[in-house]
Amino acid sequence: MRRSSALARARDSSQRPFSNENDNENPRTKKRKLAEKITPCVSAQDVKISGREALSAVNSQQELITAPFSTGELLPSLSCLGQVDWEGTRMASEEVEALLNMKMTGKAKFDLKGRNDQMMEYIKKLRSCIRQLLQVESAYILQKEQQQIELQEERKIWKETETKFKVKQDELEAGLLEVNQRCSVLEEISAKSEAARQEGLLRHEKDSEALRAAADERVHLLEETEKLRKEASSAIQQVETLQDINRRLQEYNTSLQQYNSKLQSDAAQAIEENSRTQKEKVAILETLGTVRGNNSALQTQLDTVKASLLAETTQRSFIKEELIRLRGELQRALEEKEKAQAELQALTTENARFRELTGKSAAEIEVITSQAAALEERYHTQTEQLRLVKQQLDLANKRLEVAEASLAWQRKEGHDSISKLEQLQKQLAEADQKLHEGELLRRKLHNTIQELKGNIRVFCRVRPLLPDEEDSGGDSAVVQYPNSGELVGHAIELFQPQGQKYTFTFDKVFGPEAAQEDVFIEISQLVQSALDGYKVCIFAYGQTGSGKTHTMLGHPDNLDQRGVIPRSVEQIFQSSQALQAQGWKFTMQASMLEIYNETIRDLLANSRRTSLDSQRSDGGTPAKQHVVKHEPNGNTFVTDLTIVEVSSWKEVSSLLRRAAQSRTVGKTAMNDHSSRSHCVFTLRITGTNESTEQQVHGVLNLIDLAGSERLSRSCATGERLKETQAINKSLSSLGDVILAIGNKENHIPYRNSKLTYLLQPCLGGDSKTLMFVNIAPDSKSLNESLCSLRFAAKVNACEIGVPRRHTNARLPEARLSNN
Ligand SMILES: Nc1ncnc2c1ncn2[C@@H]1O[C@H](COP(=O)(O)OP(=O)(O)OP(=O)(O)O)[C@@H](O)[C@H]1O
Repeated sequence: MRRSSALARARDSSQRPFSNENDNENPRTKKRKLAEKITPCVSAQDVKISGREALSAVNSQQELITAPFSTGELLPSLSCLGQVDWEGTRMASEEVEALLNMKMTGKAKFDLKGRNDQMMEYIKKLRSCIRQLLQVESAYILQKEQQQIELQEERKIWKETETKFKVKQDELEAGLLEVNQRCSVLEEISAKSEAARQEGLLRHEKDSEALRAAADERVHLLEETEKLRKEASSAIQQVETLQDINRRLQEYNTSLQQYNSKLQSDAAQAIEENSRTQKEKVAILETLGTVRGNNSALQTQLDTVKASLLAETTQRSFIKEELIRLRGELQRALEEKEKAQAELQALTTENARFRELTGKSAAEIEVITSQAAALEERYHTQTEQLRLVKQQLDLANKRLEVAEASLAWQRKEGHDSISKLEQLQKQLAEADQKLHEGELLRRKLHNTIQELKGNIRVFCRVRPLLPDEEDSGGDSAVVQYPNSGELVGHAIELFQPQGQKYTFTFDKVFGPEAAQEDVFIEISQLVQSALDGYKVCIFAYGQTGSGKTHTMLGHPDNLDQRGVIPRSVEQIFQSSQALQAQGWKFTMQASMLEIYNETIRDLLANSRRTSLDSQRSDGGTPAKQHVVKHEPNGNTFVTDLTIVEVSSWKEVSSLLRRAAQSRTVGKTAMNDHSSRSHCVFTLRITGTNESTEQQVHGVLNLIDLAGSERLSRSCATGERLKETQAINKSLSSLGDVILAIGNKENHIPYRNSKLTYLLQPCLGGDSKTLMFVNIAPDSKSLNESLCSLRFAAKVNACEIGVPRRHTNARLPEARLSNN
């Protein structure tokens, strides 16, 4: 084993270089390299152990076996054999080569001795060489003999082996025969099985094909099934929705029928009541007119009476004063009379005393007599005056009595007319109240009919002429309102300079005199339904400067000038607080966004820049990308939008201020402070009643759209032009969507603009939607107004479906509140 492995190693190591070396090398170099390789590989011990093997090792080098026996080519073998310790003398192949090629040089031609020596030396070397070769030969012979012995042994072994082989061969042949037979059997079987296999393969292929087809079919079927399942589920959903709608419609229908019959009777009653009320009203108004006439007559009379009473009172006080004066005078006259009587008495006494004394002259007596006569005269005059004064006093007393009697009568008359007036006023208030209730009932019925019809409601609002429009001769006569009949408050007429008239009717038309409160009263019911779990959407549409922002926002801090958003939020908060008594708890979440140049921007984001330009020029971080998402449950939300929980109007007010600072506005040819974006305020309302475990989810969307305007009128350039184009594109998409809904088309192009995609649930869903169409009344805006009104008329005709209440428990049909 060791030997064969050594030889194998030698073979390996000797063969490997050839296989790797360049084939283009000449054979001599190859042989030399081989000799060099063999030399270290085959040890003397190996050769001694088995010369045959050593030779076979040498012979295995094909080159050596087949090479002719030339000196140069022998040398590798010699050097190889030279490793065997023949005599201890070895000659290098170069030396043998040099010896053979050696030339006799260096000696003179006639230096025979020198040349002889040289020759002798050469011969000596040759002899040594020949000796070596002889040694090699004898070694070969020895080896050959040895090999022959080994060969014989080998042959013997081989013979034995051959016999064994023969036996074995026979056995094997017999086995082979058997094997062949078996093989043929097997071949037959194999052929059969091959055929079967082929058949199987074919079948397998067919099966695989069928399997593949089946798999494809299965995938297809699965897809189909999935599709069908989806279709089925959507169909089921649709069916459920339809059933639900149907049921609700049936309920609606029954309730409507009931309601209708009730309404009819109510309406008949209301009509009767109304006509009665109208008659009463007319009568009352007539009475009121008469009463007012009477009243004014009475009032005049009262005034006259009051004046005469005043005159009487003045006269009475004057008479009283006169009486007092006369009484004083009478008193004085009486005193003077008494004094004169006393003087007369004294004079008479003195006269008598004189007469008695007879010492007084007749002249003195004459004087005294005349004095006494004068005194008597005065006394008589004063008595007469006193009588006259007494007469006057009696007269004055009588006049006073008459005046007091007439005053008492007039007072009574006044009281009577006042109580009559009060009665009439009470009747008038009652009639007004009835009229108001009738109007409320009418509005409620109208709302119900509109809800059942599923239409978008449209209110038209015409703003007053602005001061500069009045200055520039703006003519309000282009817009008029019918002032009699059914159309009062519901129609608007536009007159073209050529005299052409266009009449549009809407759910409500507000003229320039309509206050913010009047507008809100009309929509308060709708706003209220957000608290009942409805989705409510109110948006303002109109040309730039027509009053959309005024209507939707107004001036939030001015009580009278507050628009729809502040009033709605306040009403919602008030009503939600009132509902707390019934166990309801509400949470409100507010958000505000604008759509500017087809990009959604968060108006409540803290990091928001106030100007778009700064966003572009400072190279700062771009604002977040907001995307509108519609959830399968019907909810719509905008990604990454700031949502603030609010619990009071004050909080909302500060949010509105924050948003107003962030909103994109600019100056246009038509409005100094124009909104250049669509602004959407959203209030999400969640109400929970812990005792009844009811929940409502309402949404209030209040939208101030950017102004619609024609580029020619807006005179926009640059950034404004881009804005205007974006605004017009989104508004025209809104028109397309409404047209498609109106035409009941299969595909509604909601995705054509961010605005329509955001408004999708309001336009085509189950929400209550109202649109304000704002109109500027000046003659320059006539064409824009006509476009806006035509658009609004289309919207008004658009049926979007029946509004649905979003609750997670069955609520009684009654509203949460009756505001
Ligand atoms: N009903 C109204 N009563 C009094 N003033 C009004 C009324 N409506 C609008 N205005 C005034 O008209 C001007 C333009 O109104 P507003 O800014 O609301 O128009 P807009 O339609 O929102 O314009 P834009 O689309 O350009 O934003 C404002 O000065 C506003 O105060």
